[in-house]
Amino acid sequence: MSGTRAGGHTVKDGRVEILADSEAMARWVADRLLEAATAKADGPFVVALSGGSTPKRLYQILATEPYASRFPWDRTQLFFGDERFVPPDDESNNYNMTNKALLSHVPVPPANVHRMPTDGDPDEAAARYERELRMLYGRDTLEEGRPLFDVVLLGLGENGHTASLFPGTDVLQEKEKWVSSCVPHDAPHTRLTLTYPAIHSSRTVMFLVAGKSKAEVVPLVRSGDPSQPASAITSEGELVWLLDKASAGEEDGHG
Ligand SMILES: O=C(O)[C@H](O)[C@@H](O)[C@H](O)[C@H](O)COP(=O)(O)O
Repeated sequence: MSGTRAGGHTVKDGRVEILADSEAMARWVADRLLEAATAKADGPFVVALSGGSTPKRLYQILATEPYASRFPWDRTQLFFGDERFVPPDDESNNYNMTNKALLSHVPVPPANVHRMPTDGDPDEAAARYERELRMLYGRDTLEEGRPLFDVVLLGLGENGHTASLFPGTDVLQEKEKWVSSCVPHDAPHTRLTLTYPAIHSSRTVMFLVAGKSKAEVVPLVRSGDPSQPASAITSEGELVWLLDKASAGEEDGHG
């Protein structure tokens, strides 16, 4: 697992923002993404998107005004943090969800959307996706101080997984590959996922966590509990926890 490095952040020392509910959280993130994309006028704005219910609302918001017309889609490169190894038109495919919620409504050039491949052999597909990331990065080795992603969006599962880094799987030990396959013991579908080192190579990691059902796992992960895969997430830049009041344990809420 990637360790803590100078200037970087872990789940323990990440900043925490508590929003009233998942709607407020999605709007907060939409505003931060627009600010960050606009500020980076000198190059591509590279984002790793997450699956899950909270990001879906974020994507729907980004498809509305003012975001849809103000966002610099032409220089935004959209990757995915993980994917279920099912066809792109499958209901559980993250690209499919993202396409319906966002991509089909905004003028993002198709060449800027990097769907994780889900055909052929999962290990070979992971290697193909890693090559696509290397092309954009322009190097074969990740360098500290030269982040691969501007923003990595992550969710958090009740079993402590994030992206498709699932408990008890080999991908948790991966230190070289940027993308790997993963067969969860406790969830359906083979997955492709970004690895810890790839996620670490980021200006900002944002965890989006909403709902009362997450209130128990959040403090475990934030304390660095090694049994929770999300505990080992680091960013060479900033790490931000977006919690709603329910997931922060501050009140009853949906979930
Ligand atoms: O594709 C996915 O589902 C994500 O990779 C997964 O890591 C997700 O972010 C968490 O399971 C939380 O999901 P929710 O936000 O829906 O609870």
